[in-house]
Amino acid sequence: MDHFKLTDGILHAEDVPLPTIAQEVGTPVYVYSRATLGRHARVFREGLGELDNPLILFAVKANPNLAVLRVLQREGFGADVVSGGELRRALAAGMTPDKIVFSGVGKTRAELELGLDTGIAQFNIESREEGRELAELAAARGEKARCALRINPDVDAGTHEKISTGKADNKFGVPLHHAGEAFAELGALPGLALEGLAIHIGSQLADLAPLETAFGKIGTLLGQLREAGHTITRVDLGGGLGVPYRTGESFPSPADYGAMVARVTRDWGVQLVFEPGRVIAGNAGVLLTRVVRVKRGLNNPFVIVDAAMNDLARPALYGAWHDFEPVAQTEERMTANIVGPICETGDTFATNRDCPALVAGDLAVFRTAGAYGATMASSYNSRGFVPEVLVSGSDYAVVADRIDAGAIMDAERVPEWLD
Ligand SMILES: Cc1ncc(COP(=O)(O)O)c(C=O)c1O
Ligand SMILES: N[C@@H](CCCC[NH3+])C(=O)O
Repeated sequence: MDHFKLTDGILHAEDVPLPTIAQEVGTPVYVYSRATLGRHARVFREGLGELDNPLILFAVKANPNLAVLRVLQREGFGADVVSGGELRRALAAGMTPDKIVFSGVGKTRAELELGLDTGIAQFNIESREEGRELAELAAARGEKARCALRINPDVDAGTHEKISTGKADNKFGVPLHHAGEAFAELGALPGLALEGLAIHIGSQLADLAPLETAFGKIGTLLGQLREAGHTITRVDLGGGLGVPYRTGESFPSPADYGAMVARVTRDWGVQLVFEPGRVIAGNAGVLLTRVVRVKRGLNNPFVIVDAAMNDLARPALYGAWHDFEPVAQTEERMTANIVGPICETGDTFATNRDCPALVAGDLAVFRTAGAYGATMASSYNSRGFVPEVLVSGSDYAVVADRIDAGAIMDAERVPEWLD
């Protein structure tokens, strides 16, 4: 359920007509709905209603905009971060260290230090090597770093291969077969309080079965580790729940997910941690764009929009589908290739797409752009970064300014010795 709806034939974000935003802020622009974010946060929490005191952390990578993070902080969410930058953003948005978990295979020494300085709830350690380094840094301060060991369960999540993270050949976590040894070694280090397990097998999962298989493996490991004398108080089940990108697609709901988790983890006796990203933010945002021109092709016409692969990378990176819809309702239809202005054929949002007929100057949206949209933007072709807007009822605010190519150039230097 999202709050981007037609009213009198015009697409609105909550109560704000999108043409108003296009006119006042310009296009392309990301538009987020506060009501949708809040609703998704509540639906996710309610889905976990059978669990005792779950810790729910938003995966900041999905949408690190400070205003978005603040909305979720107000909903009681903490943060799953994967870099020093994300950690700083979570703190800036008011998330408290007791609700911050730091994941990622390549945390640098400086990032580990930042996590220790901040006193975060948990480091999700992804290798023995990382665990040793963290232990040394914490011990030098006379501290014990609270951490969980991320396990790679070798389960195929059945999603796009670039966003699968739980197969044996993926770089994430410690192989399940090494978990016992790793726990024995790291658990004995004075700098670590290793009391948790973590898992995350991939993103945009359409099916709960792989998650259930992976959680089952974690449950077995939990029993084995306890038998070996380890104390485990927390299990972080990661994120991964998929969302519909196409009208009519159906995905497991947070309630289905919560029921499965409650069933599988019934006897675990731990606090469960969750790191949802896409399911919270995906359908809470659109990328609003204007048609620059419609170019006749030998086959399909090309609808050239002012957004490009640098603004929304998912179609170019993963061949991902985003529904494309005009802002003003129209009955006439066309079959078109929808492309951006960038000098690559990969800058194609859709081919052979049956869509409403559009002409130069029309406004349209790419839907489901609230997660892994603005956050994955680049300045390729010196296009700068598009602004972001948060709508709340009939109000809206620009929550990230446009950063144009000139502002990016200000950060560059041509050394004198080149002349
Ligand atoms: C460790 C970790 N946690 C959480 C997430 C969030 O995943 P999603 O947006 O699919 O919920 C990701 C991304 O896949 C991740 O790598
Ligand atoms: N960037 C990916 C998701 C990556 C998930 C991160 N672990 C996407 O747009 O679908």
